[in-house]
Amino acid sequence: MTFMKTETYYPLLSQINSPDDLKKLKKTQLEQVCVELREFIIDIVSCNPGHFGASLGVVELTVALHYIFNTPEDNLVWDVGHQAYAHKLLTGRRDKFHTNRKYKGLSGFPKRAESPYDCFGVGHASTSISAALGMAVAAKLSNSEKQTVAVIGDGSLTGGLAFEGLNNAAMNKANILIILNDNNMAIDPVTGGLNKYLVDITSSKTYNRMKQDIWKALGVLDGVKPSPRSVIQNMENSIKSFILKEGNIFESLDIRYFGPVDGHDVKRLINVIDDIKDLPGPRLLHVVTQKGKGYEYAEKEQTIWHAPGVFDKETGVIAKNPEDKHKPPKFQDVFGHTLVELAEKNEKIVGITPAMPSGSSMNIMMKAFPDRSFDVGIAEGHAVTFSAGLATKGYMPFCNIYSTFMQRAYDNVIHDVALQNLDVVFCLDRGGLVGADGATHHGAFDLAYFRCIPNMIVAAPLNEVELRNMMYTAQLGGYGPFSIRYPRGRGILVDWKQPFTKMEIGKGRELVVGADIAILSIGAIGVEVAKAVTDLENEVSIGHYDMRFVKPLDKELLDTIFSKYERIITVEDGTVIGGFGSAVIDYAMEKGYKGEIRLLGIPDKFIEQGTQAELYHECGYDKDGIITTVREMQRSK
Ligand SMILES: Cc1ncc(C[n+]2csc(CCOP(=O)(O)OP(=O)(O)O)c2C)c(N)n1
Ligand SMILES: CC(=O)[C@@H](O)[C@H](O)COP(=O)(O)O
Ligand SMILES: [Mg+2]
Repeated sequence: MTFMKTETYYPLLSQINSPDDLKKLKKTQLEQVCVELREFIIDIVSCNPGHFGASLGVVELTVALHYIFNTPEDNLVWDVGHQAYAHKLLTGRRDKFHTNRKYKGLSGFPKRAESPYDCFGVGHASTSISAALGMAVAAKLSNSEKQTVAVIGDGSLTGGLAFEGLNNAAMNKANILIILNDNNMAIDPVTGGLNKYLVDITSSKTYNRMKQDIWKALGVLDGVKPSPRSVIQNMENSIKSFILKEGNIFESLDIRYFGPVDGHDVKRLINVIDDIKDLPGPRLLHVVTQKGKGYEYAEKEQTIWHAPGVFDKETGVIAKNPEDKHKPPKFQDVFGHTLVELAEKNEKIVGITPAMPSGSSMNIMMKAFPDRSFDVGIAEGHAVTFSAGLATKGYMPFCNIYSTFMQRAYDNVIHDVALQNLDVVFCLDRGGLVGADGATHHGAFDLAYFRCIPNMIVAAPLNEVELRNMMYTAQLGGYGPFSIRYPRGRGILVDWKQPFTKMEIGKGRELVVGADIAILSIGAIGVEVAKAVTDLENEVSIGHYDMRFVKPLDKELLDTIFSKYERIITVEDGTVIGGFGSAVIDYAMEKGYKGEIRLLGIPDKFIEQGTQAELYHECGYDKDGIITTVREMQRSK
């Protein structure tokens, strides 16, 4: 596809290089802008994959917000940011959008360094209300008239941080408009009481009719000039008592609630937002949208179309690599199938996921054992403490959380699990560099952040069979907290379903016997080491060790390595500061090792997006980087 054709295909959109251009259009032209935005997103995301359904769902809302507010002077804060493609397209990034999520290209999420319109960087859920509240309070403190809007999805509203923000917003009385984008979906269907509440409030005809009547009387909606403040005050009391009677959760928190309104009616959205934008204090507008709106396939299968990969936009067929079925499985699927296999024998096993059933493949367990698996919402901290509670009663929780999202639950791991030495198995998916999601999502820190926690076992499998054996060993119980981290993507073994073997905790293994240099790897990145060792076999004699555990470290094996090799390289798909290599150095110092040790891993900076291969290369621990380091060490010996 060539993007020079833009002007032919998108007559209105091609004139919009900033929200100022959008504001020059008549309201009657905005529906066409929405049509073109959708078409543009479909065109590009079909060939350059990214998040899809969420952005299609907020096209009208995005147009309305940029039409009414004076961005970037006014603050528009997105939650997660996977729905912000229309925002990017309206704010001067249309011509670069084909680089979305690519190496050195646009970020897939709002990012302050990328545009002044991205007033807050995102990627993780539930931050928007807190961040926007900070901005609104800053405006109040500096007597500024700037407006602040937070757009949060119904899924992200299940996160504890969002509730903390709501609670504080009510107290601060700052001028903040929270837009609740309710599409009744997260990546998978939203779970929990709040979801049920939002469905009820959206579908209650009586409630909504009465609410509209009261709004009309107030002149708050539909572009009618608002009533004098005294009238509003009186009416507001009536609204409050009415709504409180209905038990509106937001009004109960002292946040004015408006809605629900149809999020695909751009004119109505503009009228409503325009009417409530100048009301003082915290307000929440409940907007009902459909994830995937305007693309039939995405409307029907919302989980698949959250981030579908490359697809044929005419037929809705998602590209599958023809070789897929002969390829090794994804680590996440090995986790999912293995958990079921183990749960069939061990009735104490339960599965916990914070809103990532599909991403983590916990959905396999959820299907096989619906009563023993729990999607707890976007609530990583809760997932961990909930697991701790289960463990106190003799259950064996497998709490699966992406490495990056586990950062949210750090204190819960320490205070609720490790301190009490509870048997909780943490399966950390997406450990290491994840690729296109970029800096917000890389699982860079887990080896380091778990290694320093007392009682914690830190394991990382080289391949699928090791993952299975680690899971098997962990569920035998009695070890306290046991973490197993593995990367995004596939393993290396097609024939992975081997019988289980109990692993010895804290024991690594020698994969290749060498004489000159020892390379010690942790986890699946050992595959890159193996390739380098093969390429160098006629040049230098390398010993390759799959260490399996960062904690406890295999000191016996290290003693052997220290006595045999004067040069050691450690390789990890994680930050070098505080991680596996650091653990080896600490022990080497303790033992007075005099040889040279080089650490390969993620350096002390945030790594942006790209393919995993590009990023391993950038960080110098792909096959080529390892070979380069070996040769440098050879030269300098
Ligand atoms: C802390 C955290 N946990 C999990 C995720 C993964 N995640 C990304 S989008 C999403 C669903 C968000 O649902 P919602 O806010 O309703 O947005 P929608 O996709 O429906 O527009 C989840 C769970 C995340 N980004 N951050
Ligand atoms: C926005 C978000 O946080 C998720 O959609 C994430 O991008 C999923 O990543 P995976 O594709 O690795 O499951
Ligand atoms: Mg949603």
